[in-house]
Amino acid sequence: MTRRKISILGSTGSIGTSALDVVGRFPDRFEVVGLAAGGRVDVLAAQIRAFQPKVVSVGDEAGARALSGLLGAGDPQPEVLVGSRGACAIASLPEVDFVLAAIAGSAGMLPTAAAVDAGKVVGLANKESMVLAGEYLMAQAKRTGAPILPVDSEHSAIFQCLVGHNRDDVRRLVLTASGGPCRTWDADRIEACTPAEALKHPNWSMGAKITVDSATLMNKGLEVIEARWLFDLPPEQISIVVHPESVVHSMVEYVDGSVVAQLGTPDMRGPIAYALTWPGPRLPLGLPPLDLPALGKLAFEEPDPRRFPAYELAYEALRIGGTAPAVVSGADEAAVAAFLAGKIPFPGIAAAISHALEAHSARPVASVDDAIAASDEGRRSADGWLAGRFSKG
Ligand SMILES: NC(=O)C1=CN([C@@H]2O[C@H](COP(=O)(O)OP(=O)(O)OC[C@H]3O[C@@H](n4cnc5c(N)ncnc54)[C@H](OP(=O)(O)O)[C@@H]3O)[C@@H](O)[C@H]2O)C=CC1
Ligand SMILES: CC(=O)[C@@H](O)[C@H](O)COP(=O)(O)O
Ligand SMILES: [Mn+2]
Repeated sequence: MTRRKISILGSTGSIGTSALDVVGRFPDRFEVVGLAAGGRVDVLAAQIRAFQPKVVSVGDEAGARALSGLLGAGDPQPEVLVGSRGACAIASLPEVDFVLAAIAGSAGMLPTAAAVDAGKVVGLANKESMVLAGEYLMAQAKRTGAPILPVDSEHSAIFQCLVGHNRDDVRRLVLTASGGPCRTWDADRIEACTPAEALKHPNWSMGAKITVDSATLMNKGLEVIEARWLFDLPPEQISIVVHPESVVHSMVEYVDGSVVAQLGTPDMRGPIAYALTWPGPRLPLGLPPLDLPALGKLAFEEPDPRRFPAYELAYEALRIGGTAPAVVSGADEAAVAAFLAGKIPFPGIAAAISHALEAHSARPVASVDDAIAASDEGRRSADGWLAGRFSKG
């Protein structure tokens, strides 16, 4: 069997390390050709020793120097590239056929687009690139003929629930949301939510930005936008249900009332492996089986926009269209960073996104540069508003 040649963008993060765990279990199936990381060069050095990629990329020149200091004479010596250009090069290496896009945030936009432009099969974890430029990326993928395969757990679930069904029979997609760590809290308690509390996701172990997004429910808003483009359905046909156990990963409701769901223990190695091996066969991952009797009950609730207003801003951005979702995403990134730095309270995140969206006049997204410019505008708008509202002294 020929091995699938892969590049992993964001190899040192939560998704990247889970992907390498999958790949490491099936060395006869996968060859790691390229790895792109940011600043965690010690983790990258260990990955280089374990997987021997031909090319790697790090965030900056200082990281490249640090990496070279970590790799001894007996270690593999890959070519080392730097910065966004380096990550884009890793995304488009000629011999690579599958690229896992798992850089966090808008930093993933250019490398993800580079993979699509180069006609690679893209496993998409970096939801922000779909939020910034979903319509553009899907059209570009159609042109280059390589699919964008969802890795985000809800979208992977929907992708799996659509297999064998007629697209015209879909009535709506139902995205499940854990509700995050503040799900049961009243408004006063939410107001006082600290970064440490927001970072305690009830079911998933993930990077900081997405974990805070889960706590505000902005993650679900971003996922609605992601689903809108991945599955080409309008926002009216995409809904959210809170499901605290994160066992039902999402559902598709068909016109006859039948609902097809995908279930599993919350472990990203499942969706990652599904994309890596698509169109199959599936890999025997050896993960703990889902034990429904042990769980006993599964719960479902309506989301509450009064306590968690962020996700409705994503719907509003979709209705506005053009650059509005990119502005929302940029504002969210800035506000989450400010919250994690202790500069603003938890509700300031949704308030800043709301301000940025209101202040923005949407334009069409005709290129990746348009999308990045809008995301940067959202970031500046949120930062400016937050500084005026919350800076001390
Ligand atoms: N974690 C999860 O379970 C899920 C994640 N996702 C999505 O996947 C993406 C990754 O999330 P997650 O793995 O949790 O995030 P992490 O914060 O754990 O990892 C982020 C990765 O991106 C790299 N990175 C960050 N900035 C840059 C940059 N400027 N240039 C190059 N590399 C960079 C980091 O490098 P370094 O660490 O070396 O600095 C790291 O490898 C996000 O878009 C998230 O929304 C979607 C569904 C589930
Ligand atoms: C694992 C994954 O896909 C995350 O996006 C997860 O869904 C976040 O949890 P929430 O449901 O709390 O947003
Ligand atoms: Mn998700």
